Amino acid sequence: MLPAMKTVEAEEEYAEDCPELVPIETKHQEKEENLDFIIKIPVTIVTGYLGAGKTTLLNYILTEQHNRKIAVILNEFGEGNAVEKSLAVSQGGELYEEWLELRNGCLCCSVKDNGLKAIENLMQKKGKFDYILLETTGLADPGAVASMFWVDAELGSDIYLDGIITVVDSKYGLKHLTEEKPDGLVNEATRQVALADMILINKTDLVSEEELNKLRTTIRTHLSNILDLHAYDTLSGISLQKKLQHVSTAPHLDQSIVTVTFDVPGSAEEESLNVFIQNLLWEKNVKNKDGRCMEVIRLKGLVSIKDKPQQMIVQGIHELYELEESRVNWKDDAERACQLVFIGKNLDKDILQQLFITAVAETKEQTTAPGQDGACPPH
Ligand SMILES: Nc1nc2c(ncn2[C@@H]2O[C@H](COP(=O)(O)OP(=O)(O)OP(=O)(O)O)[C@@H](O)[C@H]2O)c(=O)[nH]1
Ligand SMILES: [Zn+2]
Repeated sequence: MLPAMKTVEAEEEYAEDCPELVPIETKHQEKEENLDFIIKIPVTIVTGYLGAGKTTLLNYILTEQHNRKIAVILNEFGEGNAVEKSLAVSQGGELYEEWLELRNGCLCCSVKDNGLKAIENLMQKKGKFDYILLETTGLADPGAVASMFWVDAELGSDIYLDGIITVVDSKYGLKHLTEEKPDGLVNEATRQVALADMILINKTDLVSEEELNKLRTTIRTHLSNILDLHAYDTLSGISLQKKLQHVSTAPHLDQSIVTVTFDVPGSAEEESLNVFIQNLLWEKNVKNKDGRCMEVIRLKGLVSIKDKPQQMIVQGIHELYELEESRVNWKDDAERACQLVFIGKNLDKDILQQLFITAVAETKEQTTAPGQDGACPPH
């Protein structure tokens, strides 16, 4: 899936530099040293809407057999998000993780100034990698992220963009691709698909063949103009430049989508936690201070459930959610806590946190907490 190509340029230079009459072992060593300086390191951008399955793909790549030293760079959304970090850790393999610290919470807005620096720092700290996988946030405009590599090519950086993989969720992909944005802006999901070198349609187990075909057709027809550019796809820089001309990059994210995180000490009753989540994702009856219904697009959490030794992981995407055991046990009761991340519209941290504490941490009975009255229309 990820081509192991060195650049042609690097191969040629190497051929010239390579000494001829030396013992095999030394030659091998020198080869490695030389390559260290010459070979450019490929970067694959893994993008896709919130919850599409980017991290799952990265974990899959990392746990498959490979003889490569792969670095994974994840970009952080919102301030100091410990939950996102702990949820993204891979289970095995030679994994080096680096988080891009983002001043304004958005990779596409701040990557130009510090993205490459973060990667270069990472390489200085950990030595060279054979491959870099960069997962964008679900709301990133991959065009802006990609163009940083193309600009940098002129500056002689030792990394280059190998390609953009866009992961599309079979269940919600169509909804994301057809979502209308104000001022006729192109939505994030469409941008991500438009700039893809490879599109991975994921979660096919959740839909029928018919739904899947509909999604495929939408992707094809919707974007045929842009995808046709692949006809000239010989050097990634050129085709990318062309693609970027067609899909101008968005300077800013949709401001109506916000991230809320909180950390509540203690353990939750499993049933109460389910009720809390279901009110939010299924009943959709939780309102913010302005009386608007909260709309959760993505939910992630690391929670403690009473009487369960393992740390539990919550994963939610629109109205689908699951609660699963992680492989990590709580060390002692003192550290038990529930950390949650919500990404969506009309979210209010105080109300969500209070609701969580009321519903989960303190009482078993269902009470009507603030912000939770009357039904909200479906969204
Ligand atoms: N049914 C099903 N679920 C999947 C599949 N792939 C991933 N998931 C689930 O989808 C959820 C989200 O997956 P992630 O890999 O975290 O998605 P992501 O794109 O990295 O999410 P963000 O970084 O939050 O945007 C998890 O609960 C996964 O287990 C699949 O093929 N089928
Ligand atoms: Zn992810």
